[in-house]
Amino acid sequence: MIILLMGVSGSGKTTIGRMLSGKVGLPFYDADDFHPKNNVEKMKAGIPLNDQDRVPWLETLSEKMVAWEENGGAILACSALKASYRKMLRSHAVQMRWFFLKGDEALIAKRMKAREGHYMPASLLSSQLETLEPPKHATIISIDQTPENILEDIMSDLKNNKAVSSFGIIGMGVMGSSLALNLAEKDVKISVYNRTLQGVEEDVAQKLVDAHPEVKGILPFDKLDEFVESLEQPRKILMMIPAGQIVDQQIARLLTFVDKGDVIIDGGNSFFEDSAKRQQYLQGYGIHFVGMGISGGRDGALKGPSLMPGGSEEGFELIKPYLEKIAGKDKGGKPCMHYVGPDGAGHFIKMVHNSIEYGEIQVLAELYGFMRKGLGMSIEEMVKTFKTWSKEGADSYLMDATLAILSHEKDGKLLLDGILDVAGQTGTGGWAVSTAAKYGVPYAPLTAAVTARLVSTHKEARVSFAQTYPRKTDEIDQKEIIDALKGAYDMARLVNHEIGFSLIKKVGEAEKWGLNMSEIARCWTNGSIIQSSLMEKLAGVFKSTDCLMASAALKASFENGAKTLAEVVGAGLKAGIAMPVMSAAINFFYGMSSGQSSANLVQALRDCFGEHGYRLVDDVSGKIHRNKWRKSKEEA
Ligand SMILES: NC(=O)C1=CN([C@@H]2O[C@H](COP(=O)(O)OP(=O)(O)OC[C@H]3O[C@@H](n4cnc5c(N)ncnc54)[C@H](OP(=O)(O)O)[C@@H]3O)[C@@H](O)[C@H]2O)C=CC1
Ligand SMILES: O=C(CO)[C@H](O)[C@H](O)COP(=O)(O)O
Repeated sequence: MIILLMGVSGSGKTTIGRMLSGKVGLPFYDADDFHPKNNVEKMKAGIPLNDQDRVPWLETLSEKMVAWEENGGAILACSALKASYRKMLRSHAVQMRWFFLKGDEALIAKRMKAREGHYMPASLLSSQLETLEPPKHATIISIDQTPENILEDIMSDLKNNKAVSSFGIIGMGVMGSSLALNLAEKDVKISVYNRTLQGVEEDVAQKLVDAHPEVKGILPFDKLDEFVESLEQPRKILMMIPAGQIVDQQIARLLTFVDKGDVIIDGGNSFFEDSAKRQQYLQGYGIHFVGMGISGGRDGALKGPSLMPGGSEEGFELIKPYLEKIAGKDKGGKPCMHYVGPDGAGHFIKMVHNSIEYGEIQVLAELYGFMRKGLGMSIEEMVKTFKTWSKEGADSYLMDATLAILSHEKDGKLLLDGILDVAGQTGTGGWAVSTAAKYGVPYAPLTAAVTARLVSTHKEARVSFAQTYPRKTDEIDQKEIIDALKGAYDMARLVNHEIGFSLIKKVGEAEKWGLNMSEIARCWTNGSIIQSSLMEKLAGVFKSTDCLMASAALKASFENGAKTLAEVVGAGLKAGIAMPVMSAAINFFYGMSSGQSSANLVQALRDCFGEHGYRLVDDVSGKIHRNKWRKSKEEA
C-alpha cells in the first residue's frame, strides 16, 4: 500500500511523512525529489509550474509507486493539488490511502517563512492554494496541532479504517469468480461478495477463496455492508449477476452503503437501454455507473477478457487501470479494452457482439449439419476440413472450440451425439433483432440465427412433422460442393459481420455516441468469443471505411463468396437441410446489391389497399396516391 500525504507546500507533508515512516516501518519518499531539473529551476526562480511541467513528474511518480508497492509499500509526500494530477497518480491500479493535510493560509505562510534551505518561496503559497482542488476521497487531517497529534490522527485512521481492498466484485458465479482470480493474480487486493440463500447458497465467496489457496489477496464476504466497508474510496464495485430486475435490486441494496463518487459497474449482459436509465438514476446520487460488456466466457475472464465499458466517463477513468491489467491483449500488446461511449453504449456493443456470435455459431452449426447429413462426411473428414480452413484464414476461437467438440468423446462415443438439439438463449441476440428493427437496419441473417434457436426449442413438433413431411432429397454434385464450402463459409461470416457493424454504425450515429468501429473490432481480436483472423483484418479495414461491402479490399471476397454461398445454399436446400443464416446471408447480399428491387410492387399494393402513397422513379420529391387501382366491372 502507498500512503500518500497531500497538501500545499508548507503543510508539513515531509515532516509527518518521515515520522510516519518511523512508526509504520515503510520507506518515505518526497515527491519533490522526483521533479525533473527544469521544474526545480522554475520553482527556484519563483515561477509557478504549469500542468505540462507536472506531467512527466506525475508519470514518474505513478510508475515508482508500482515498484514501491511490489516491495511492500511506501509513504509518499506529494502536493497532488488537482483532481487531474491525482488521476495521473492513480493510473497504475496501486493500492493507495490518501491523507490531506489541511490548514489555513496564515498558518502555512508562517511555517513556510520559518523554513530554511527550501527552494519554494512563501510567495508561491497563494498560487498553490488557488490551484488546490480539495480531494473527494482522502482523510482530512487538520495541521493546526502538534506533529505528534497529527501522526496520532493518521495512525488511528489507518487502524480503524476497514477499507483494505481496491476493487470489489459481487456475484461469484462463472464470470465473477474468474474475474476475481484474474485481478488477484495481477496483485490487486479485492473483496468478493455473494448473496446467501439459507441451505442453498452459503459461504459462496469463502468457498472460492478456499478452493484457491495459491491465490492471495481475495477477501470473501457474505454481508453486503461489510463488503462495501472493505473497499477503499472511491469504491469500485463490479456486479457479475444475471441481467434484468436482479441488477436493479442489487443496485438498490448497494445504495444504502455506497458514497458519492463511488463507481458501480454492471459487467453482465444487460439491455443497453436499461443501462442508460441506470446511469441517469445513479447520477442523481452522485454515483458513477459504468455499463460494461465483457466477453470471453470463463477462460477469457480468467486469462484476459475483451472489455467494452460505457456510461460514466469519470467512472471509467477511475477503473481504467484495473481494466487494463486484466484485459486480453491484442497482437500489438494493447489491452482489448476501449471506452466505447456514453449512456448504454458499452452494453449496446456487447449486445451486437453477441448477435454476431449467434451468427458465427449458427453458420458453424449449419455447415456441420450439411456436411454430416447432406454430404455424408464423417467426423474425421470434417475435422480435417476445418483444420485445413483454419490454416487458410478461417481460424477463430469458435472454430477452434468446434474442433475440440468434434473430437470430444465420452465413454468411447462422440459426446456431441448425446446432446439434445434444443438451443438456449439469454437475451442479447433477440434484443439486437428488436433494436435493428427500431433503427431500421436490415438484419435478416442475424435474425435468422435467433429464429433457428427458437425453432430448435420446438422439439416435439419437429419430431412429429418430420414424420408428416418426410424429405425427398435431390442428388448433389459432392465434389463441386465440397470445393465451394470454404468460400461459402467465409462469405456468410463476412455478411454477418457487415450486418452487425452496420447496426453499430446506425445506432452510434443516431445516438451521437461517436463509436469507433476499428477500435471496437480491435477489442474483439483477443479475449472475445468472436475473436478471429477475420476480426483482425476488419480492425484494419474499418480504419478506412464504415461499410464492408464498400471496401475495395473486400470487393473480390464478396464477388467470389456470393457465387459459392449461393451454390452451397442451393445444394443444402436440395438436400433438405435448413440453412437459415447462410441463405439469409446470400439473400441479404443479393438484396443489397440489386439496383432495381421489387419493392415497387410492395408500394403499389400498399397504396392499393391502404392509400399509403408511393413516390415516382422520375420524381421522388413527394408521395402520391392513385384513387382507382382496380377497374370497375364495366371497364373490365
Ligand atoms: N457465462 C458467460 O460466458 C458470460 C456471462 N456474462 C454475463 O455475466 C453475468 C453473470 O454470468 P455468469 O457468471 O455466467 O452467471 P452464473 O449463473 O454463473 O452466476 C450468477 C451469479 O449471480 C448471482 N445471483 C443470481 N441471482 C441473484 C440475485 N437475485 N441477487 C444477487 N445475486 C444473484 C449468483 O449467485 P448464487 O450463486 O447465489 O445463485 C451468481 O453468483 C450475466 O449477466 C451473464 O449474462 C457475460 C459474458 C460471458
Ligand atoms: O455473453 C456471452 C458470451 O459472449 C454469454 O456466454 C452469453 O450467455 C451468450 O449468449 P446466449 O446465452 O444467449 O447464447
